[in-house]
This record gives sequence, C-alpha cells and structure tokens, in this order.
Amino acid sequence: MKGYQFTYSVYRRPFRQPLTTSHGTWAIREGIIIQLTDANSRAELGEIAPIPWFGSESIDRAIEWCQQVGDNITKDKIHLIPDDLPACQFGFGSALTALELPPTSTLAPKFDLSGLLPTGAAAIAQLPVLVQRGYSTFKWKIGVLPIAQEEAIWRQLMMAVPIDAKLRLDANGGLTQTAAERWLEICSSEARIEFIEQPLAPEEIEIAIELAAKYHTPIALDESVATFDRIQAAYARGWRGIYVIKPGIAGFPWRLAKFVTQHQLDVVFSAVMETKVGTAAALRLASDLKVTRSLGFGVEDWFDDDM
Ligand SMILES: O=C(O)CCC(=O)C1=CC=C[C@@H](O)[C@@H]1C(=O)O
Ligand SMILES: [Mg+2]
Repeated sequence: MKGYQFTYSVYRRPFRQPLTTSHGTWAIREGIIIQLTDANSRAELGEIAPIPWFGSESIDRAIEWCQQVGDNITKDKIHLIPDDLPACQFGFGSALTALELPPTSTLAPKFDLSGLLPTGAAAIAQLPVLVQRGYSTFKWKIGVLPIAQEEAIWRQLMMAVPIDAKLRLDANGGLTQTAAERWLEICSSEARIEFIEQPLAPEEIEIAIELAAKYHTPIALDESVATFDRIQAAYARGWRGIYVIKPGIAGFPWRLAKFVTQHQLDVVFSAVMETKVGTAAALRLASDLKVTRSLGFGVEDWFDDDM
C-alpha cells in the first residue's frame, strides 16, 4: 500500500492587528504545517488552518488527529479523513495532490488578489496604502459598529475607492434583515460595490435568495457555504449566487473541484488567513478551476512574519 512518511509542526502567528468582525476579535492564527515524503524521498507540504466559527474542526482537534497518525500514513487513510475534519482533509489532500503532480509544475498564473482593509474608520487611511501596493479589489468588514456610523465611514471610504476599483462589504452574518436591506439599497446605485458578503446568519439561505432577487447589489455567501457539506446544502436549497469558498476549510480539493465544475458555481476563493503553504495550494486549485474573479488572498499585510 502506497505509504508516506509523515511529520508536522504547529504554528502560532499573532495578527499585526487583531481581525475584528461581527464574530468578534481574532488575535492569533494557529495552524499546522504537515509534510508527506514518498518512497523516492520527494516531500510536499500541506497546511491545516481551521476556523471553527466557520464550521471547521478546532486546532486542538486537528492536532489530536495528527498525533494519532504516527510516522507514516497511506493514501487510503488520507482519503478516509472524516468530514468533521475539513481543514485536515484539505491539508493532507493538497500535499497528496502535490506529490502526484509532475515535480516541475509550479504555480504559473498571476492572480488578481483582493486587499483586506481594517475594520471601522481605520480602513480610510489604509485604502491608499493598498492602492499603492497594486490592489484594485478591497474588502471591508461591516456589521461591527452601529449601521449609521458604518454608513458614514463607508461614504468617506467610497470617496477614496478608485473609479475602476471594486469594494466588497463583508458582514460575517452580523446584520439584521432590516440593516441588510439598508446596505443593499444604498449600494444598489454604486457600481464599485462588487458584492455584500454574508449579510445574514449562515442558515438564512432562503432569505438570501429572496434579497438577491429583490436588490441589484450582488450577494455572496461565505459562512453559509464554508465547508463542503454547507456548499452542497446551500446548492440543494437553491442558492445560485456567488459562493465565497475558503478552500482551506472546504475539505478534499478534488471533491470540491468536482462539485464546483459539475454545478458551474460562481466562485470567489477566500483565505483562511493561512501561510504561503496553504495559499499556494489554494491558488493551485483556483488555477485548475479557472477561478478568475479577484481572490481574497491579499492578507500578507496582516502578519509581521512572512510564513
Ligand atoms: O476573503 C478575503 O478577502 C480575506 C479573508 C477574509 O476576509 C476572512 C478570512 C477568514 C475569516 C474571516 O474573518 C474573513 C471572511 O469572513 O471572509
Ligand atoms: Mg467572509
């Protein structure tokens, strides 16, 4: 049976500034870098970067799973990683996929990445910095401050967003339906708003479908489609809008690719605040899937190290 030597190391990366969303404040990103080495001594890395509040396993659960693997793992055992460990499925699955690719296949395509702005009024000063860095798509969190305050900041922010740039507003499910409809209304005449991401709670798929039909501003679902079973459920319940897919917690890459291709989903890939290891695996998958919209991986500014 094809087996691989297995090693792993746990990391803890403090954010340069805590990431504040309607879920709360996230100060330290913990993850696991794994390495699989085949019989020809070829080694490939993978990354396990859980986001439990998006429906993935916890870092402790992922470490426990890695601890029980031992020094070797077979392809069969990797394929049997259970669905309640989607970040482990992605980390092991992407390392396995890399081992099966010809060694020379490096990531060629240049991607248009989107820059993640700080929450609140700090976004106004940071926007020109990211424009200078070459970003033309930006993301700003809403649903954190009272809507009147955020709307006032948004109007100031829009004065600095270049005419040909795009801004995504990400509510992380933190808006009431009234507040969501207010944002959809004020954005409907603003062509630079690419979409409003996860305006309502993850389980509110039918209301999202209703609002998508009622307003011009596109809606994208993120938390509602954060793991593979949620993607399948949202599709079964009729969601045909934008899927913000975080490959890092969406399970086996090959299974995700098959579903996205089979159902021709409208996909934007998004980061799980992973290191270069996980980002490379996610962008390889984006390239295979010909995901062309700007990808939410402009997050290197959020850490001091360059892991
Ligand atoms: O998608 C992006 O543009 C960057 C990543 C990003 O916004 C997020 C990553 C991880 C958790 C969340 O707080 C947040 C999101 O909601 O999409
Ligand atoms: Mg989001």
